[in-house]
Amino acid sequence: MEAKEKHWNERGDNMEKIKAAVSMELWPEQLKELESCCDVKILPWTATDILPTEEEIIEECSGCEAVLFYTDPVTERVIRELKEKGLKLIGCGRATPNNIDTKTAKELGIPVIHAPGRNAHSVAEYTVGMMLDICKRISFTYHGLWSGRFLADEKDIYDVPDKKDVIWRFKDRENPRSSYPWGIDVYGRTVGIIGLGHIGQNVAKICSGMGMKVAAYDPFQPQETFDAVCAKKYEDPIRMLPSCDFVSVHLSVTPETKGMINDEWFNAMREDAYFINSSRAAVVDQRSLIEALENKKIAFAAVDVMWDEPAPKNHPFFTMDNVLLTPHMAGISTDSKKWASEMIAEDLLNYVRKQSLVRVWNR
Ligand SMILES: NC(=O)C1=CN([C@@H]2O[C@H](COP(=O)(O)OP(=O)(O)OC[C@H]3O[C@@H](n4cnc5c(N)ncnc54)[C@H](O)[C@@H]3O)[C@@H](O)[C@H]2O)C=CC1
Ligand SMILES: O=C(O)C(=O)[C@H](O)COP(=O)(O)O
Repeated sequence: MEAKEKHWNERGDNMEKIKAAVSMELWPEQLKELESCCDVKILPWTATDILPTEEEIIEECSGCEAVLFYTDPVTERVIRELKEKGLKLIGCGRATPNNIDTKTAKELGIPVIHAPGRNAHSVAEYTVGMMLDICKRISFTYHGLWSGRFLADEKDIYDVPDKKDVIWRFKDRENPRSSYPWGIDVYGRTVGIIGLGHIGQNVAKICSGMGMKVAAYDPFQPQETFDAVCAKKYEDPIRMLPSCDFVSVHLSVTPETKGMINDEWFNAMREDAYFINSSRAAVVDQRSLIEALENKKIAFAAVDVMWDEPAPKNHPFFTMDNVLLTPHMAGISTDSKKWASEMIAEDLLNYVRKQSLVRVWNR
């Protein structure tokens, strides 16, 4: 039998390298670190859109003690067969390892490490970006210019002596009596955060930094979490809503949160409130939100997630001028993959060094 290659660990012990197969993207720093203590095999479908079959996964990962997946369908059969061939640790470079049969892994005593909050900065920045976009009328005015709805109006050009300092103002064809689609400042306004987890906390921090007041509802977070992000804690969301200029939703989907944001919530919001959902559509009652927007119970909605994806072309949102819609992209950034690479590599190294794993999926 071929002798296993050895490496020196941090304590100076001479350890055997473990075999690890990888289909998630690892950053060069992490790959280098892992290669010092693992015999790393990059799986052929890594960084492609190809989803491997059960047979392909079993064949390629056979004999590996650890496998780091991304979106590969890791079924009961895959886990059972790979366990027979030496699998002891599964990694998934996602926050929620929906593609892994975690029940079977648990039953067989195989820990599944994952990357919670890997895209928390991305979604938080997106969320604040949407708030600023609405307030500063960025997409609205750009779209108006692009489509020809806005016209430069000579009368509104400031009368300055040398004419070099002309400020371009424009008229809205559809609303000619208003000279400019005025926006608002976020400074001094209040954001109400629903769900103060990884993403909600990041949104709170950014908003505090912009001089906003932060209110939050999350019955599962301790007072310290609210204090750490300067958020006023509310026990009852319905009492919080009237104080909010912005309501931003960051809930996970649970039987309790499904359809939780309904008529009662929209009735409690202010007519000038902006509603943002970058979490999951399932936590919002679709009819309630559409009616709230149609009946001007709220001013505006920015939405990244839809009940059916991709959004059907005939969805009412596409004809409403008080909706800003994006195609479920808040969490997509190069950096999200980098954070996942760091988190998963850290735990694989912990495994090799026989130290406690930090991020084990426990649901
Ligand atoms: N649009 C996109 O591209 C992305 C969307 N997401 C979604 O964003 C959401 C939040 O993600 P994370 O912050 O990472 O999750 P998380 O699990 O860290 O936070 C969720 C928070 O919701 C709270 N919560 C649960 N039940 C609640 C209830 N009944 N009432 C009030 N609060 C409750 C939890 O206590 C937790 O603090 C998830 O639904 C996730 O799927 C995440 C990444 C990307
Ligand atoms: O809705 C979501 O949740 C997402 O879009 C996330 O991007 C999923 O994140 P991962 O679980 O793939 O890290």
